[in-house]
Amino acid sequence: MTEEIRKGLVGVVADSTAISKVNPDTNSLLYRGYPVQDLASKKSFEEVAMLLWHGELPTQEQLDDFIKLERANRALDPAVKAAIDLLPKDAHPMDVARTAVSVIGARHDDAENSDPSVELRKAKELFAAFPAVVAYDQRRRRGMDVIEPRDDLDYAQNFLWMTFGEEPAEEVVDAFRVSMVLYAEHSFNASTFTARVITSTESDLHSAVTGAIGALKGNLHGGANEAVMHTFHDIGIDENESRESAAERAKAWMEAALAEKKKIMGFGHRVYKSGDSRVPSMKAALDRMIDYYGRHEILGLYDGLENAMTEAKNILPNLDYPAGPTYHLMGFDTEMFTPIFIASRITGWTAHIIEQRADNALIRPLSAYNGPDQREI
Ligand SMILES: CC(=O)SCCNC(=O)CCNC(=O)[C@H](O)C(C)(C)COP(=O)(O)OP(=O)(O)OC[C@H]1O[C@@H](n2cnc3c(N)ncnc32)[C@H](O)[C@@H]1OP(=O)(O)O
Ligand SMILES: O=C([O-])CC(=O)C(=O)O
Repeated sequence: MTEEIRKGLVGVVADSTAISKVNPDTNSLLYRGYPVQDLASKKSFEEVAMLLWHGELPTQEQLDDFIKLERANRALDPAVKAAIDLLPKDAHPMDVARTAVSVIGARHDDAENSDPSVELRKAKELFAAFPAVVAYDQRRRRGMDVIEPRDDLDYAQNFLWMTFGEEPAEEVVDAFRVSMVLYAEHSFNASTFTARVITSTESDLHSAVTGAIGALKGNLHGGANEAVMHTFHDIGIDENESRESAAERAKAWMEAALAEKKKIMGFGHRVYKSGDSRVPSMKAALDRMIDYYGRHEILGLYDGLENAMTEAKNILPNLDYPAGPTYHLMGFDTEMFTPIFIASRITGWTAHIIEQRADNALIRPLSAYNGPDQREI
């Protein structure tokens, strides 16, 4: 029998899902039927999280209940803080995040209970608890202490408050909220598939999320938002430079990188070949941040790279491309960008964990053996 190998599972339909639909023909993305750009312009991240978990947008009463639960679970558990403090200050924030979720799971009263209502509660509690991990990690890297959450602030406001210790401007909160909505869910991407594989063995929710974090860390997936910023730094950021001059330098950088056959982070996508559905909304948010901070040289770098890539290869930006410089302008350390992605994707991952468990089959593909024939010792 000849076995067909689909390297990288390209084009393989592994299962069905009711959570999101990625349509590369129309460059569109639906969460439970709603276009993502409409959700990004009209809904809070809390509402989108509820939509992903429950399949419908919440009623006001359901939203109020969730907001109450979320605000009650925001503080950094001292045991989680102690575990983080055991790690070197310069440990990669994705390793810190992965460790923190593992500790949160091991300390959960209902860690081994996978009843759907318990899973949902665990998902919501983790959603609520995770921003404090990111905020504290950025602060400890800078030699600063924890800032306690404030329950008069919504999720996005409080995330920024706990990180920077200042009440964020409305424009910044809105751009951050948009990024959270856009990053929340994307069908069977590598990290979500990892979460589903782990769940398929009847393992627990926190193990599945911990594994998903490992998959997200790589440059070909979530790690690209950090890598995009390394590119910008490699080209050089000069606040006093004109947009035109920055664009010229970026173009030259791209031409040289492509001549060396480098992979350029933030461009290309396994599913979208003619544009990522989320880029227009995220680019608009980046443009607002560029205007807000008066940093038009960033736009020069952005356009210079994008134009040179389109001209040379017609490979288009993915969501990580506009998200990276947006987080930079907000003041996040470059290494914190992918943990921010986790905070958002916890929603999609946990929705998939619950969906996988509801109709489970162990995920176990075959391999074609190409080692030596049987031989004697
Ligand atoms: C939120 C997210 O996770 S979005 C993805 C984030 N990842 C990145 O931005 C990393 C950079 N991009 C890439 O590495 C790829 O585009 C991927 C991994 C995202 C998708 O890869 P695949 O679907 O496997 O496409 P594949 O790697 O086969 O690329 C097809 C061709 O385009 C080229 N290509 C694709 N992306 C890029 C890129 N970013 N830079 C340069 N060339 C590229 C490949 O080299 C390949 O060329 P070839 O046919 O001459 O060998
Ligand atoms: O779908 C993918 O392969 C990667 C991606 O864009 C995401 O996870 O948001």
